[in-house]
Amino acid sequence: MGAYLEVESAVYKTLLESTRAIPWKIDWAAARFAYIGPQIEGLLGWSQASWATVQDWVDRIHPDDRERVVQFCIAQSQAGVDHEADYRALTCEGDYVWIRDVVHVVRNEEGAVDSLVGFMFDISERKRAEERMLQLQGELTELSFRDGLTGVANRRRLDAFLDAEWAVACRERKPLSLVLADIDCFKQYNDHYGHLAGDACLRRVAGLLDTAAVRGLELLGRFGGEEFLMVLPGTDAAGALERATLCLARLAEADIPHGASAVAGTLTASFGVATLLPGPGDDLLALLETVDRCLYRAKQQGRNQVVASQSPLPSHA
Ligand SMILES: Nc1nc2c(ncn2[C@@H]2O[C@H](COP(=O)(O)OP(=O)(O)OP(=O)(O)O)[C@@H](O)[C@H]2O)c(=O)[nH]1
Repeated sequence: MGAYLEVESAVYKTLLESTRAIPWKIDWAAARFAYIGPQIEGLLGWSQASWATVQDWVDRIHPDDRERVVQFCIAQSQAGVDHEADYRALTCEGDYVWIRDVVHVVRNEEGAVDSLVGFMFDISERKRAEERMLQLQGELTELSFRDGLTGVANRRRLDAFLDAEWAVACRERKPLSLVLADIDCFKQYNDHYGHLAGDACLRRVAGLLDTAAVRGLELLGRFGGEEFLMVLPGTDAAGALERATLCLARLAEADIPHGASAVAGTLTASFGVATLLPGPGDDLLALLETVDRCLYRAKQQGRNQVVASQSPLPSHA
């Protein structure tokens, strides 16, 4: 019988030590490793003999994972609950490998914790795939908020940003300003230079407005075809007017030829500006309508100018 058991345990040992999972056993009272599979050396580089105490395990957990993992494993073990934990384990070369430790709590006849037995799995490959997936998801989210042609925020992002900033303005009693820019005679630009040149022109104007006028937590987005909206949270009417006037000047400085414009020999744009310190009964739609009306007036009055609500009309001729 003794010989039989010996053979049997040799078989189990061979089996355990030939798996990719690394078996281990911890004596709970002594807080010492009773056993760890020799595969550990292949994975982390530390010799089998170097895994003596629970502290050796703790010391080889990434500092950012250590407290979470150790507290969790101790609490689960004390409660007698089987558990698993993912963490980064230190290799003898100073790198980290993602490990999943699957732990079974063994109790003695009195029901107290006697030992912990478990397997360590190398899950680096899975973690890399997860991280890549998260990164791709982030990139996808980012792309879903970007206008494909110009690279600035798209309408969806603008709408979400507007809603959020409107809520902040209402709550904190802060002004919210909008600047709506529309390229002048853009149909003629397309007709004259071709649609692809029109696309390139839109990209250039978007970049120009973005660098000229958008700061900090503000946002420039493509509102429609050749219309761009600048959302300026916390900016008052004077500040918004100044910003639109700056855009007008930068566009003039850019000196982009427009051989078919009815306004000038170079590309120009018209700007509507509106500001509101939201009070009870105000709504965002009314602010958008106001800025749209101002833009319409700028077009009506000859284009290449800024029209702000309830402010003098700075003419740019
Ligand atoms: N190339 C290009 N053109 C676009 C794009 N989106 C809209 N447009 C063009 O923008 C032009 C807008 O024309 P209109 O609305 O008549 O405006 P406009 O010619 O600029 O006239 P005003 O705004 O009154 O000065 C149309 O010819 C559209 O085809 C785009 O993504 N690329």
